Amino acid sequence: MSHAKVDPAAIRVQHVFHHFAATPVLNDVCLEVPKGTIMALLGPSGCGKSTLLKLLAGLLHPDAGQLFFGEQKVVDGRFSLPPEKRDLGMVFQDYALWPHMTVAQNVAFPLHMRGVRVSERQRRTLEALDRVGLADFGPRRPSELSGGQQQRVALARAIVAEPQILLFDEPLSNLDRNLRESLCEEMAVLLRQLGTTAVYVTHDPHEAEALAHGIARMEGGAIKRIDWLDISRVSPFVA
Ligand SMILES: Nc1ncnc2c1ncn2[C@@H]1O[C@H](COP(=O)(O)OP(=O)(O)OP(=O)(O)O)[C@@H](O)[C@H]1O
Repeated sequence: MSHAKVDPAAIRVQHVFHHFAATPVLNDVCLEVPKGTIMALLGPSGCGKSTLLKLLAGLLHPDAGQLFFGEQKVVDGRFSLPPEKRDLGMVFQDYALWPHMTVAQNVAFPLHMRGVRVSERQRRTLEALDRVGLADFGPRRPSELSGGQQQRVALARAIVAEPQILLFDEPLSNLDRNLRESLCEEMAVLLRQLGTTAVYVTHDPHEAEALAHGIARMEGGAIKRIDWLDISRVSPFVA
């Protein structure tokens, strides 16, 4: 009889609580995201989606609960793995590009932080820009780009170092509807090609359905239900 080794989930959130002042915001949140899958956090404004994402990113520390990435302990009691050691890429609603840097410098920054040498940095930066359709835009400044192009740059910066986990906080909500739909489709294709585990915050059910393998439905600081979409959409990279 064979005993196949079952990999731990890429992200495991266990009994997480958080409050701001006297207001509880996360209330006993548990969530498992299998390796290579995209999990949407879907719910109304104020339900705690961004707070949960910030806890994953290490920008907030929970009052209680544990967090693991694979077998690595990330949060437990007072222990907190610093954000830069979590091997994450993030894409925010407002792009968060550095205006004084060129597009290429923005994208190369995570590689710079990891001490990747110049020639390798240039090669990988160009590859990431190419993946988002902006291979010729390296020398420009972010202010010379449209909103959709700026968000592609943010996406290139998030994937350039090939992190284990990608976090998205309503990345399309500043774009107009047509652009939102086309970029959503492109991101779905790209994320499947990369096979990276991702958590994607949105309040738009269409976006969640277009992109995600699983939808965690949040309400009042808790995950009420997880719906798995067509399993054939799960990336072939799942172990
Ligand atoms: N820094 C903060 N200080 C105090 N309260 C906060 C803080 N950040 C968030 N909150 C509150 O915590 C609750 C959850 O906020 P959160 O940003 O996680 O919600 P959300 O589901 O992401 O909402 P949205 O879709 O509007 O971004 C809200 O009631 C919000 O007002």
